[in-house]
Amino acid sequence: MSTQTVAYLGPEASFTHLASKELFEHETLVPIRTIPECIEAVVSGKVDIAVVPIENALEGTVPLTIDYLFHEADLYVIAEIQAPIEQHLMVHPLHKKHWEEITTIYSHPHALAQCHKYLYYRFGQVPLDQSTSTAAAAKFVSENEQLCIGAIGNASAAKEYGLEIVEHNIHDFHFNHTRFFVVSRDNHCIQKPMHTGQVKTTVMVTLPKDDRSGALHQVLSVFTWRQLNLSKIESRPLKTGLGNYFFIIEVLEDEKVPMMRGAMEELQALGCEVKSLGSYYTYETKKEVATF
Ligand SMILES: O=C(O)C(=O)C[C@]1(C(=O)O)C=C[C@@H](O)C=C1
Repeated sequence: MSTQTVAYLGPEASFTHLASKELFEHETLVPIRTIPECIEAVVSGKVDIAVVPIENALEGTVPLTIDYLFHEADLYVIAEIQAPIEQHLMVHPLHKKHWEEITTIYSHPHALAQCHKYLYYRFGQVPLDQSTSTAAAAKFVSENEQLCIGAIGNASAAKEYGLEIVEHNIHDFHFNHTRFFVVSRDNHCIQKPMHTGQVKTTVMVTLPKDDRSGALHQVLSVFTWRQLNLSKIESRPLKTGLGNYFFIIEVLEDEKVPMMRGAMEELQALGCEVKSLGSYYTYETKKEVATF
């Protein structure tokens, strides 16, 4: 039986890689440099599936992922992975003794933001430089041993790239989790025994063009009277001018049940544009096994 190819935001030992490994133990995992390239790889058929970060408990939605799924790609979400996130500061072993003199700190923008307070109070004068992922930052530090620089990432990245963790758990709030979407060209949700039992549907809704008052209230009441529980609603720019948005709505129900089908039809009857990303199960990964 041929295994599926799964693209993930790489390189090896990114948080996305750790999440992908848990759900796709026997598949072929392919590291890709950026989120849009991961999504494009699925669209073009280069790979079967991609795993991309969608939301962090401290920083919120990953705009690049949600915007790309709305504006650029016609893909379905076939699973969601939730993973605990622990951020550590790491340096090349050559600089372990004088790590407090680091001249630049590299990481993914979300990771830098998750450690904002730590960085502000501890390294207020040190420039921060954005990388495509935390693992890319760790790799960069390992390839530039002549520079006294640091990276923020997970313990697996420190191990993978031969770095030393000099400060553990530097994220500002204890409850740090990230959700990852597994996206595919086909709308069939992954059903593995270890899912949490929670099914969700993500829909993207654009309000009617006539700018009527109470339009959002009407949209919400479509779900309310059917007792369909929402776990998230968020607006993102339509990119057609100020004040124009689409809404991402997550419903704790399968799109195939009659109440959900009715809700979708009613939204369209109200004049909304509706794009469903499909229904999927949630999978939870264990805490990363610390290697320090
Ligand atoms: O940089 C990584 O390691 C990623 O997998 C990306 C990402 C993100 O985009 O939020 C994933 C989890 C963490 O929240 C920090 C970064």
